Amino acid sequence: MSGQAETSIRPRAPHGADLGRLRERFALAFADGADGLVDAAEREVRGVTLDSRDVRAGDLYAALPGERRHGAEFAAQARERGAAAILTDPAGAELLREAGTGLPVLVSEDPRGILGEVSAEIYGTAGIDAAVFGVTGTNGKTSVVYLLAELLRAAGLRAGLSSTAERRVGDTAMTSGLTSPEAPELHALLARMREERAEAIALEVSAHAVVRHRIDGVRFDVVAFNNFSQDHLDDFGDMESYFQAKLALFAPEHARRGVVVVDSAHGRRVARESRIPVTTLATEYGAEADWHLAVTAQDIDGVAFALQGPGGARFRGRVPVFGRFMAENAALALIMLHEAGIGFERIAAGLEGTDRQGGLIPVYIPGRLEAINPSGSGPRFYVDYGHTPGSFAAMLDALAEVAEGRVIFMFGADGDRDTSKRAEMGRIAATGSDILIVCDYHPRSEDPAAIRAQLLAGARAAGRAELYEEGDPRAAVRLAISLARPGDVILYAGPGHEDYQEVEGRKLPYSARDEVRAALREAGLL
Ligand SMILES: CC(=O)N[C@H]1[C@@H](OP(=O)(O)OP(=O)(O)OC[C@H]2O[C@@H](n3ccc(=O)[nH]c3=O)[C@H](O)[C@@H]2O)O[C@H](CO)[C@@H](O)[C@@H]1O[C@H](C)C(=O)N[C@@H](C)C(=O)N[C@H](CCC(=O)O)C(=O)O
Ligand SMILES: Nc1ncnc2c1ncn2[C@@H]1O[C@H](COP(=O)(O)OP(=O)(O)OP(=O)(O)O)[C@@H](O)[C@H]1O
Repeated sequence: MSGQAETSIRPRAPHGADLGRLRERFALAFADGADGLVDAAEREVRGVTLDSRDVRAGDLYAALPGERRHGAEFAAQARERGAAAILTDPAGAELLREAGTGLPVLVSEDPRGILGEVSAEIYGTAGIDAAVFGVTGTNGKTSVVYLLAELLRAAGLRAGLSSTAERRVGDTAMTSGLTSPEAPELHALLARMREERAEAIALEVSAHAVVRHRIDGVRFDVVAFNNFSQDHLDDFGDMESYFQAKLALFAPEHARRGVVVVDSAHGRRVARESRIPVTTLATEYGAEADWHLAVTAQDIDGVAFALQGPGGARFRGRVPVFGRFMAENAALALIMLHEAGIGFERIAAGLEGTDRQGGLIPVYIPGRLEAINPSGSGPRFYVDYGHTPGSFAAMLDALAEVAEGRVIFMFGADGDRDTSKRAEMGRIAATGSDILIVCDYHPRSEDPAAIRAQLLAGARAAGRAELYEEGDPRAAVRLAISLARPGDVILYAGPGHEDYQEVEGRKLPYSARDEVRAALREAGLL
């Protein structure tokens, strides 16, 4: 790879497929001119990507039509980086014919639609010999994936994971670009996990991933749905389309069985309309469900719970992160494992620090309610990735139950993304906090002051919290600390694990966790 930084995890020993085989299996045609290439059908591709910047020698470059550009426009870069062939649609073939790449070009009417299966063929991942778990829902997918990985570790199983925060396989970890990788990246990851002898794999599945064919070619053993609330309306247009995208995961072409939290009407709908067998979880006492969860104790340091299910299945455990919803996330992960035949006794035996509340699940979820100064006498500062009205409500409700002092909440909103959720974010934030600081998040191409004004308008309508506006997040962090008293809790929602701030198309280095650490140090609180 001639000194270029790797942008995705690939298998060490590629599997490969020849173009003749791909042409036959996917009913592809060679574009005009490619038949003339001496070895077109025999040529082997060893990897696949849809991003010209990620091409490695011997790859098939999938040149797909995008919202802004056509991938065929980047064919020259793909070729320069060593692509062995191109897969595209008729429009792409036309662009390539004009430009002339000298590479064999395979044409499909719907290249995105077949890319998952094509990737599975190239990486040999169709029948991967590991239990594959998928998690969908609006909030908490990353948390459930990390809980799954931790519980699998306790059960003595080697696990790989893919989440919004990172992709992890064996000792290799890489920051994620998307919540759910595009199909070529996903299958490369699965192939690498196989090489690392992963026995189980936990994947976060976004609604985008389902409708954009990112998970095609993968058959999940167990999928789970946790909750549903407003997000991504910029992409899906309305809540029903967003819901349908998630519901589509519960189909035999994607998964064998499912676990569904039925606390909400949307959850009950998934349970009713699922096309695969599902088992259900309720957290409300007396609600109709196969599994029931009860929170047995909680404070700012974590939550203890008892889970009961069919056939006398029981589990008592603790999670070192506050909030009832974290108990729910843990319960969901436990039931998924149970459904895959991984018994509770086996998991419990691998947990340390068992007391009468059960075993401690020592999960670390990067940037999710992450306590930057977990002990000490000053105010406690948490950094979180929540960026939906639903996640704000869950966190602030949880804090109302466990915080001893005041709640100081700071957040900003994404530019160029679902603008319709902003007023509601402001309203919920101002309802659930004592002091609210509105700052900038990723303004992207929008005017940051205008985004703040929309958030503040929502906050003012709620009228509870004392309001502050400080665009610069670094200054806002310091403002929050200066306003806090011992016993108060500061919660900074939005950036979570991220290490950049996106402004006008540029990613500027910014880590909320590092910034908070530095500011706490300056204030003598760390
Ligand atoms: C709306 C959406 O999903 N957009 C995705 C889409 O972009 P696009 O169609 O606009 O692509 P484009 O920029 O027009 O480029 C066309 C093609 O040229 C390729 N290209 C482009 C530039 C280049 O130099 N070389 C190159 O090969 C691109 O890979 C693409 O295939 O295809 C790109 C390539 O795969 C994705 O990176 C991009 O995701 C963007 C970054 C994104 O932010 N997506 C979000 C909305 C998303 O998918 N989010 C979900 C949910 C998150 C959650 O719930 O938290 C997720 O799973 O992450
Ligand atoms: N079960 C839950 N219900 C509601 N909110 C939750 C739940 N679990 C976590 N959250 C809140 O949502 C935030 C985001 O959590 P997490 O990153 O796990 O969700 P996600 O679905 O993976 O989101 P994304 O795909 O955007 O990363 C958390 O930091 C927490 O504030």
